[in-house]
Amino acid sequence: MEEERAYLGAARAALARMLDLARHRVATGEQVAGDRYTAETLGRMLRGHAKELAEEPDGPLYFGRLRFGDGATAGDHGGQTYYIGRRHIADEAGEPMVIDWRAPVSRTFYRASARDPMGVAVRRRYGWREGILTGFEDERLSQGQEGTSRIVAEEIERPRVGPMRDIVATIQPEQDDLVRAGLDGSVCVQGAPGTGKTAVGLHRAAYLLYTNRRRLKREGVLVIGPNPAFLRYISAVLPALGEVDVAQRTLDQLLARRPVSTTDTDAAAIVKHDARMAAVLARALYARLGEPAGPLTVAEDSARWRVSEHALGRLIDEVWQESLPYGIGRERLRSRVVGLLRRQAEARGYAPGAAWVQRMGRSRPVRDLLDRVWPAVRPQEVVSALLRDPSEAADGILTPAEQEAITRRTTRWSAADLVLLDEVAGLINHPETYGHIIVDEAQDLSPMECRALARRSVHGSLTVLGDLAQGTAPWAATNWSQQLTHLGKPDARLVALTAGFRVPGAVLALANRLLATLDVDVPPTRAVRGEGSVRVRRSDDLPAATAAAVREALAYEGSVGVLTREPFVSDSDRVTVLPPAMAKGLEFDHVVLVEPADLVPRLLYVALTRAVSRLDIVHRRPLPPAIHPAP
Ligand SMILES: Nc1ncnc2c1ncn2[C@@H]1O[C@H](COP(=O)(O)OP(=O)(O)OP(=O)(O)O)[C@@H](O)[C@H]1O
Repeated sequence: MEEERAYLGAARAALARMLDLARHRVATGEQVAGDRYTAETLGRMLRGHAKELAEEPDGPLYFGRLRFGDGATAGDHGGQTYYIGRRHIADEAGEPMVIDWRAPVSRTFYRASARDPMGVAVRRRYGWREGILTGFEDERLSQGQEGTSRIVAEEIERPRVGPMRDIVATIQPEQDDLVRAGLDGSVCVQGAPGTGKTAVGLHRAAYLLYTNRRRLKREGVLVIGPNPAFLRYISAVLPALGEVDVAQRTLDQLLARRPVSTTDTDAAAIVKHDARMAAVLARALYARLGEPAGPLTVAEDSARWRVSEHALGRLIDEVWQESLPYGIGRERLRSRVVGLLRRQAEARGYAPGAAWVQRMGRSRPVRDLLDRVWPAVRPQEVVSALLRDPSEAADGILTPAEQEAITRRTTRWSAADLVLLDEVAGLINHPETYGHIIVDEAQDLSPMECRALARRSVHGSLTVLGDLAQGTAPWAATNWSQQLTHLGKPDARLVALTAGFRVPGAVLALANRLLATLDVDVPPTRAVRGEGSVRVRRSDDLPAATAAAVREALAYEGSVGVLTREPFVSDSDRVTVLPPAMAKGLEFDHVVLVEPADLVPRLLYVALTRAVSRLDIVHRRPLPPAIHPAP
């Protein structure tokens, strides 16, 4: 232990020195660089580096150590010792003191086992409490020794307070496989509640940024979560891993090109989110194309250039066949028309240059022609016109009742309208794309929402995270292959996670019984945590029973989530009150679930599986049969 304390002291000193150096570079770097652009870029880069280093918590600098043996399987690592931590730390000579958990050799830390030691003689795990090293555990893998780790178990059982934490110290082999999947392929993780989908997605973002830093700095990484509360909950994980440059948004935020000031009826929202709307919108947009009203004539000085109506018709057809975005098609048509004019000019002995081409393109007759046959258009014009009278674009695609459902009498936009606007914007021009998008709770995305993400990842890859059993939107996916097709990645690798790190055995037994009634094809979860407890209380006075349950819950350590549709107030900052539908993706040590009979089975499944240690069910009406506690 003495030796370990000395190493820790040296690593702390090395990190402090790295931080000083980075700060010094921030202070002086701008003066040493040549031109202003280089200076600015360098300054930004150095500030980023200093910030990353400074965000390193005072706490654990490393969580594990690998000591390789001398055998052939150790390869280049024979006889070496490596400390594995959240970030790379080097000594004054540049020799690594702590290796980043994402480096290739760190993979061995997560994957080696007694059955396949991968050259490792001893794997050591460190225990920390409040930044202080408390001890370590060794597994002599090469001697076939591999135990259930007390340190890992304690980490998993630790009470939950505040936002989500990283799991770098305890990533499991099947999770590691997903975290380290290459950037070029897309993956889809079907994971039961608490199996670590969100954790895997966030660690994967950090891993991809590490292995493809330059490319992803340029192309961007985006995390999509179901609601702002969820984004707040996960917001600290990537910065804790040293990654501060990842956009984290809800889909509504991503698509917010107009303020939302009205809501749809359920019937309207269902139609607007249906995949058929893509065809309706494309038809509505392209219905704007017109026929030429005659030949095109452009006069300049004494010359007159002319393109016949027939030739114009042929050009329009040709451009149309190229299937370009609408806005690009318009410009392509302009340049083709001018190209014809130019060839005529050349044939008559003129030598038209770039200025001539530009003048012709902007000339009145060419503009008039384009406005007639391929008019410029904004998404809101197309969607407004469609919603005023859907018949022309929707006949044969939507039923009369569906058309009636989306016909609107106001000029305000709903959340679903934003998805439609985005679809049209995507038909008109290429949207900004990302190198990698991680999308959580993906089972709840509608086909039209999936398309919005597909457009933004045409050149990139996706990590799709979700659980078909937790789908509660009216359009929730019932199978992944269809959802992945809507997301533009039908070939994504589908992997199921089934080891549950959140929900304790007693709660899981209840949840798995409910799962059997949900009519979805997903494997049940097995609990990695302890038993936990489930308590059911019936009362005619729900508010009083809820208050009593919360009072008792506060006697324990950790967070309390009250999942209820009724108003409830608590003055403790450990208590969060929210409707069950908003609890997706969140977790609380103690959950007080009020009146489960109010919830549809899938939402009930979501609500039950938020509990980390204890679940209190408070009810007045009879319990849904599937969750009667076992006799
Ligand atoms: N390998 C691990 N070691 C320790 N804790 C873990 C591990 N994997 C997951 N966890 C913890 O389990 C809890 C659930 O993880 P997470 O929220 O990622 O699950 P999820 O599959 O997204 O759940 P849900 O479907 O309910 O949203 C989190 O507290 C997470 O930190």
